[in-house]
Amino acid sequence: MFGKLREKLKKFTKTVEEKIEEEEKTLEKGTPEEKKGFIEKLLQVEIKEKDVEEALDELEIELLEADVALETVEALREKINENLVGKKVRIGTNKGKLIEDGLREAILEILTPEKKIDLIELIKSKEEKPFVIAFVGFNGSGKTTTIAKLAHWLRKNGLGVVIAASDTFRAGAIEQVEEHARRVGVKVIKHSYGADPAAVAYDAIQHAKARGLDVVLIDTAGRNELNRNLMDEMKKIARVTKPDLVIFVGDSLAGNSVVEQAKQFNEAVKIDGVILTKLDADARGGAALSISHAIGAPILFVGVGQGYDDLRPFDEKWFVERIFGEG
Ligand SMILES: Nc1nc2c(ncn2[C@@H]2O[C@H](COP(=O)(O)OP(=O)(O)OP(=O)(O)O)[C@@H](O)[C@H]2O)c(=O)[nH]1
Repeated sequence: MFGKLREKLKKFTKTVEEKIEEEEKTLEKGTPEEKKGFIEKLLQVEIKEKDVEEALDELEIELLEADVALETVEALREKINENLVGKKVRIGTNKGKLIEDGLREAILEILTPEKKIDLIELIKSKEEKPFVIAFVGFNGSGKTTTIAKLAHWLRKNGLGVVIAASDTFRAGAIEQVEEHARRVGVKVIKHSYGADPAAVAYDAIQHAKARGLDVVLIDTAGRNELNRNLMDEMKKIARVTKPDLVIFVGDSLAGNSVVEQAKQFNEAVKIDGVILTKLDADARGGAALSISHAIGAPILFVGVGQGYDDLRPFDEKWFVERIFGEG
């Protein structure tokens, strides 16, 4: 996971470390007066803008190559700069660690959303059941699998769930969601192909009300911004069902384009949270690093495999550990 990103950040650490070592050497070569001042300064050097600038330029290009979105790269650059420039480094201390800490902190800041969502608490705090979640995204992003994983997770947390088979567009979609739901022991409300997806969702909500179920998960057809009709249909589903949350499901392997997709969906229907799938196969990590910053909605979960238990509530610290850890 994130091997490429790890490599690039390590390279940055090394370059800045070398620059600081160069500064140390200049001090050691200084005149007796300079050396005296140097000892008085407790044998320390200050990290200067010029020490990090070149390495930041390089990192900027490499992050873009790792599919981190441009605005995220710029924000990261600013934060890394703030975290490192002006820092005093005592000679003999572990410079690599100090630089890495500055990087970690910058990434953590970028990843930490303004508003966090505790899904279970949010569901339980809704006075009138059910809590409605609509899932939107491109074709093949892993939406249906993710809905089944989330249904499984919600049930493990003691909540009653029903799924609305609102992808009445793609051949085989209804059978696919039924099969997943059967395996995780959740009922599906369906109509036939070509039926109004908003009507299916509406029926699922009525079903949940009648049975006292806590959550309705609405599976919608995969679409993109060029499918005008499907985008309008998605807005209709949102209008009719008034979901408590709209979750964008994106394939992390799609890199920067998944960030662009999320922006377009966010314009059409406001996205409240993100689930990124296939993180287990993602060497670049760019989408995960950028998406929350780009649309201002938190990553709620990440998919880390094909099994129903392979869904992790997202935690920024866990992500940073994955980047800086050894694999
Ligand atoms: N490795 C891995 N594979 C995943 C993950 N999530 C989903 N997949 C796989 O991605 C493929 C597509 O998933 P689907 O759930 O069918 O995609 P979808 O978005 O419902 O497709 P549409 O109905 O066309 O929108 C399947 O083979 C899933 O097993 C994940 O977290 N890790």
